Amino acid sequence: MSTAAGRTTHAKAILGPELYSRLSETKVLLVGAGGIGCELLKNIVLTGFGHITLLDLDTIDLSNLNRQFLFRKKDVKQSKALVAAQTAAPFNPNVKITPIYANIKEPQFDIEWFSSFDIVLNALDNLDARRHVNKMCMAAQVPLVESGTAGYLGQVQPLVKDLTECFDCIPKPTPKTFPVCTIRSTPSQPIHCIVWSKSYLMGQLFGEDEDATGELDEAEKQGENAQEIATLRKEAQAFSAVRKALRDPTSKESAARMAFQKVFDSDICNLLSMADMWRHRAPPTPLDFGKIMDESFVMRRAVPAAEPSANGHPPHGAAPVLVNGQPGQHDSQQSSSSSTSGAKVALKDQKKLTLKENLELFVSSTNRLATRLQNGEETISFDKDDDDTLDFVTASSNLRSAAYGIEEKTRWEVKEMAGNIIPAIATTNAVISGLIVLQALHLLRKSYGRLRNVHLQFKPSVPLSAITLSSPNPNCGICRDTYTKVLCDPTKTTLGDVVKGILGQSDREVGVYEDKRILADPDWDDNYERTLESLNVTRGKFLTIVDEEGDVATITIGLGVLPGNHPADGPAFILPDPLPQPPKKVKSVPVTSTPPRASLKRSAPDDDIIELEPSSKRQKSAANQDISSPSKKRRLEEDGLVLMDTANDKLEEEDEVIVVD
Ligand SMILES: Nc1ncnc2c1ncn2[C@@H]1O[C@H](COP(=O)(O)OP(=O)(O)OP(=O)(O)O)[C@@H](O)[C@H]1O
Ligand SMILES: [Zn+2]
Repeated sequence: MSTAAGRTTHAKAILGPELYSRLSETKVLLVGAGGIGCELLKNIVLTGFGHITLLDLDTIDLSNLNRQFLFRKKDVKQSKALVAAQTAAPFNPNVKITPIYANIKEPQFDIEWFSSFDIVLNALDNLDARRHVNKMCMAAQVPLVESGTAGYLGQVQPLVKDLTECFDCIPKPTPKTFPVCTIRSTPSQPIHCIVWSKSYLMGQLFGEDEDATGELDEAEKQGENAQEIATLRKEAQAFSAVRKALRDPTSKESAARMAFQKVFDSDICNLLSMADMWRHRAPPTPLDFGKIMDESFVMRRAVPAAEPSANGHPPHGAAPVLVNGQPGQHDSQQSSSSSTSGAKVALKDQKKLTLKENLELFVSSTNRLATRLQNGEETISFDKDDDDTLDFVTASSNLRSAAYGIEEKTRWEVKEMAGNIIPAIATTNAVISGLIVLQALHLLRKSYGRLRNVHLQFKPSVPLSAITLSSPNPNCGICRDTYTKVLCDPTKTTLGDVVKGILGQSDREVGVYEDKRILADPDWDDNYERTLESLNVTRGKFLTIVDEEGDVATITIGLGVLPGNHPADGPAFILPDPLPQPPKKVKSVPVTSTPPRASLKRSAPDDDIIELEPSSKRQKSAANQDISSPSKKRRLEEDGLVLMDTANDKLEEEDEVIVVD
């Protein structure tokens, strides 16, 4: 079909004239222009959704090109939303695409803004953003289609306030974390060293100058070894000299050595001085910069024989005494070139580095990162697609592994483990994107009975399972709230104006919160006189009014700005009319809580770690299916991937279903 009229013929025939013409008026928000987002944008443009707002915070990376087919090499470093919109617009001239290059969590995307859409489609890759969009859609009463993929697996979930479960009705499992002491002083596996390097060392050297004692306070409360914690505290404080050197152009070359000296020599010596710690475990070996460089360094600890790696590389051999990471007596022929000989490791990333090579990589990557700081970058954190940070994490985690007698990893393996990544498949994204459109059409038709939670699963006989939707969890702290909005000038509106205004005649005793912050309770009303701005309660944020007796549902107020045409001498705030009437609460044991909502608002930072168990089912299926290509990787934790039973099936051992939730 080459003409615009011809282009619409099939869509009209399939959708029927009524829905088809309604689609051209439909305002849809698509959040994310990555793997799913590109496929989905193409689908909704071709289906004829008339007004599409496409939002993404990121720019195009070279590694996106293999599956994000709206992008070309020339587009690398351009905004994903802008380029995707430009590429897809000609697919259907009747469609208007408005690209936005921004984070969906920014305050201008407030409840008013969300309310302007008929439907929202998520094509995101992290829990935090997904939960944010879920809450905004619940607040604005806009239907949402949530989705995710992981390798061959995927899920589509339509979410409608008061009708179905929301994304937060079922708490998500916390990603696997490790005790602080394991990471900071007694690592025993490569992942411990990688987490240390990525989440701790990178932060200490190149991150914000914040004191890392909160984590240690918490560890102490959890009953971890007090003496060890005290040593770790001193260790953290001693980072300031190294941080300074890294930021000082005159000491650039020596800064890397200084960093090395501190973390691989002094800190390890300090730990060794705690004899008790090493009574039942082998002590680490402090590393010697000069000796490693002149290849005379003798390792006291043996590196255990490695399991064959996930990528099928030959295991790294064990040796009772290692000279510069090489077995037996030092042989100069064996040093830097030895790791490539014999083994079929053609790719640089898949080559195991010698101890000296790791040290050289540590120095060069530290210098590169230091130069970036000196050139004005304020902080640098780990990004698997940022070569400097990946080199740094590879080198420093391997040096730490060497000190502790742990098997080292190749750059490729470090990327996989540090990025919590599993391969993703363009075809899965395509299937899921098609299913998203089908569910979106049910929503627009209001055919609620036909909505399904659809899983794409690794089960050749039943690749798709469609599950009837569950009702909202009566104790959900997100979708069971009564939402409303207040438009105001926060510089002139007080907390009391809003809370008393919303409660109207009611004399209920309430607590008032912004996120986890308590702002007032029945015995403490000092803040009622303060302006919202002085309390940092501004556009895009929510105030929650919690009934002290727990009898009535929580009222959650989305804060917006006064309309453009609001008279200058008009009131400072506009209350909703009618005022919200929260229903009586069903009393039962809470699954999730109303504020303070620590249980619901899992901080879920992007760098929480889930360990990819080499023996896990996922890996087995990935290896068997030869999907180990590094080209498309996804963050397991960020995807909110959960190994769990599907809602209606009993999962059989061999099903290997990962439900993306
Ligand atoms: N808070 C957010 N606001 C806007 N867009 C977001 C937000 N969080 C994530 N995204 C976008 O969601 C998209 C998810 O796409 P996808 O899962 O394919 O990730 P990717 O970053 O393109 O690929 P990969 O992570 O595999 O390198 C990304 O383009 C990302 O920028
Ligand atoms: Zn819910």
